[in-house]
Amino acid sequence: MNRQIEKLYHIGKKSSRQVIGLMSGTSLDGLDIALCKLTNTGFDTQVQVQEFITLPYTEEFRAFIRQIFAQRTIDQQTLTGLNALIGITHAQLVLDALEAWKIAPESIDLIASHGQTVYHAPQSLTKDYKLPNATLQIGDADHIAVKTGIITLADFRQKHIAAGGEGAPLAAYGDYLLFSDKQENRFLLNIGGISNYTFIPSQETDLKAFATDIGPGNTMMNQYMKQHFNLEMDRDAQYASQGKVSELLLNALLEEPFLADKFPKTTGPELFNLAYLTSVQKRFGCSDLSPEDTLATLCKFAAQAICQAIEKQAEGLANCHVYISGGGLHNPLLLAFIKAGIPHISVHSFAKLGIDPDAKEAVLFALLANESVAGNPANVAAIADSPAICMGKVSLPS
Ligand SMILES: Nc1ncnc2c1ncn2[C@@H]1O[C@H](COP(=O)(O)OP(=O)(O)OP(=O)(O)O)[C@@H](O)[C@H]1O
Ligand SMILES: CC(=O)N[C@H]1[C@@H]2OC[C@@H](O2)[C@@H](O)[C@@H]1O[C@H](C)C(=O)O
Repeated sequence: MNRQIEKLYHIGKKSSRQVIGLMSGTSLDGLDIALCKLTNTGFDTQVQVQEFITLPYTEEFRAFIRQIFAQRTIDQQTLTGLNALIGITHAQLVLDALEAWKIAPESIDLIASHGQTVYHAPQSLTKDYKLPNATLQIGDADHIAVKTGIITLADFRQKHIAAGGEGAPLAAYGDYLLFSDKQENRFLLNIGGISNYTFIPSQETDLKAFATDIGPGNTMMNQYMKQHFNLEMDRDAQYASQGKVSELLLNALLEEPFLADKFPKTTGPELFNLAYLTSVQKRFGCSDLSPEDTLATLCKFAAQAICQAIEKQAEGLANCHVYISGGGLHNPLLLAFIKAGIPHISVHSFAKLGIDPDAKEAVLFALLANESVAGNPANVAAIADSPAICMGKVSLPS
């Protein structure tokens, strides 16, 4: 037997595995690296996040990705080259993190690499029914496996699509296995570039768990900051806090039909971007707002879309709790808008559930890899509108 296959077989039979989860999201801020000890599988899974770090991208690397990110027309040579470059860069960042933690690569069982989403194209978003649901994450995992010497699982979203899904959100799988609760109706809200939640009903209802994207998280605010101030984000809402929300622009932005579509659904910066803002501003005659007022409105827009999506599902349910992860948790104005928008629902940091809110998505991909090598797809059969499958392709180091 190929020694790497034999190794994988033994990893699958272990009672606990050391798995590095990698997430590079739509914000393009850097690579989230979570080293997790995963014991058991399915509902018996226990996760211990042993180390976590976000290693920032260089400005040059970010600019490179932006050349193709969420763009319909791109240079194929850049796309092809970046597939390799992102793989090589992610591998180096993993090695850097391991060195900083003083951990030998040999002690790691698996890497679970999300890759970099460059285009998300479910039919519901493209409305082009000649092409099937599709999504593209790049950063070739063969580079990661060869450079680190660690067996790497990657490209998780393709199987979801092949089995009838839209390729996102995938958070439901890990959320459901790790955070189901007897009494609480839980909304596990992640505010990254795009906001999404997993709804996990209490065991007292006969509702089903599901995950859905909601709308813009930070993406429009970030893009606006880049365009107007050449900054990556409105850190601590310093600009937005000085502005005043324009109700005219806010209500116009909220008219986007995607926001009223039924759950579950998926979206991306392909829809929620500055072109959308500009077109709405032109149509409703509100192009003359100050940057601060525009940012305050974009912040309220993200919050309002989140609150509406939670309200819609929480209707008629008692004991609802929202647990927030993702970078948006660090935006005080966004958090204040969310809390004010759903005053009757308890809002907490994800830290209350024992996981660093910034590490959560990387941890969830580590869990997906754990399920793929050792779990049972039947464990997740109860999640609504999501295929019961294990995900990820395997790259062997040799
Ligand atoms: N102190 C802060 N103040 C305001 N915003 C912040 C702060 N810290 C982080 N953010 C926001 O959070 C973003 C990063 O969030 P995160 O890392 O969760 O996104 P992501 O994983 O790239 O996205 P996604 O989950 O959509 O793929 C930043 O780009 C910024 O917009
Ligand atoms: C296509 C893609 O990369 N989608 C990401 C993105 O970031 C948030 C939202 O948009 C969600 O759909 C997804 O990530 C999370 C981890 C998910 O699949 O659950």
